[in-house]
Amino acid sequence: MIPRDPSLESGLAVLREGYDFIPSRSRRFGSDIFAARVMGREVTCLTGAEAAAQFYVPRRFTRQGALPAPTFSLIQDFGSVMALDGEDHRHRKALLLSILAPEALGRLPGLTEHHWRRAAARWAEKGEVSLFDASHEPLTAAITEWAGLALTPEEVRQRAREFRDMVEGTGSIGPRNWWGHWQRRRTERWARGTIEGIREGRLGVPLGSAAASIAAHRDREGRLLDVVTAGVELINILRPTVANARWAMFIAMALHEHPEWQARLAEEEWVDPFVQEVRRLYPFIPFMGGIVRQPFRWRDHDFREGDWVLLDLFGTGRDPAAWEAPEEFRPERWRGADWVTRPGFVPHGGGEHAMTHRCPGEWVTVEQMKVIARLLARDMRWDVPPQDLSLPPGRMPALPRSRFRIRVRS
Ligand code: HEM
Repeated sequence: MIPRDPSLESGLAVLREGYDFIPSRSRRFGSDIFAARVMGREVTCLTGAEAAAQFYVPRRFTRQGALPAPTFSLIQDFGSVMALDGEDHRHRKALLLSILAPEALGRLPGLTEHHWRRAAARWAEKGEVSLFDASHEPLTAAITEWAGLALTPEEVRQRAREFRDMVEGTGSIGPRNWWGHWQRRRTERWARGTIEGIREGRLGVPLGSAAASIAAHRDREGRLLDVVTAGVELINILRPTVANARWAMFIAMALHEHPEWQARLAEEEWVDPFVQEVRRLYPFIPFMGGIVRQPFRWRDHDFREGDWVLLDLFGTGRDPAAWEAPEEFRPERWRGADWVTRPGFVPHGGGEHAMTHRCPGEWVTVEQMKVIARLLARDMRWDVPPQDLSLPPGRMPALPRSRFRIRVRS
């Protein structure tokens, strides 16, 4: 028998404790698996590298019904790759991986640097900005240009706001979530219009660009994706890239909290280890849900078809069985290590990208983080005025109370 959270209903505890919900109970029960009741549903909670390996066995879980609908529709949405299973998933995922694979990124790092530098010059004029809020604009400019879309500066600002509000709405109930949905409707109209414009030849996009590939993609029966679905997949490339604003903020926070790394990042060999350690230790997606499709047994527990499971992504990065001194910020641990296959490293999901629901945008994130780490450590002069940098555990996705304000000097 696995341990059970004694509360009759833990939904509110999930919202209140957020990132700590699974890790704190797992420590208390001395177990990497326990049962709870959340929103009136039985759920099995898992944490740690061994649990993650089980969760990411290909085809074992579906994402359909695995997250509350108001969250799912802001993360990926119905009709998207995340809602697919089996061969349909593999086929759609191949499209995304062909667009987002490391060798396909091409100009994206250069565009990220270009738009970040231009934005940083504006931040210097303002004096003090929330790095979290301010980063959304250059990231939107970079990804839309890379995807083949020509947006005016006003459109970039508008899309940046919408993408930010959608991501901020994911982990909450109430006004933040409703606002995210309101914004989503505007973005969807725009994305549908974009796909139609490309298909009708009104909107010129470079051949082979992400927007062109999505507009032309055909399903396994050879049919063009319907306009709504193609629009959803376009948004699903743009919005999560803009969400890298959160990683940008955490890079700056890590430099602020571990200032010795500012100088060490002058050496290129440390840039990759540094960003991997930021991804391991700073909180982004707290957990991921799955519904069992293929029954299995683990830790003497039967996972039956239809069972709901939550895997602790955040806590798995701090699993003491998988990481030495897990709470310490030690980029050194990444020297010579392969982040793609490192057990227990699941900030973007786990397993083989093509075979599981692991994030196809992981290389986009890593490459953009490296660009931003170099700029923040080597080229920009900035400091951190006094502010409340604490991270309320129930705020998902995580955000310091002050939204991380910096003063840019040049
Ligand atoms: C901002 C940082 C990001 C984080 C923290 C993140 C995290 C994740 C996570 C945890 C998953 C789900 C894994 C699972 O279901 O088990 C996921 C899936 C996904 N991500 Fe990301 N991601 C990020 C950036 C990106 C980027 C830049 C893109 C695209 C350019 C992207 C596109 C997707 C897509 C399409 C899926 C669904 C894949 C599938 O169902 O097969 N993400 N991401």
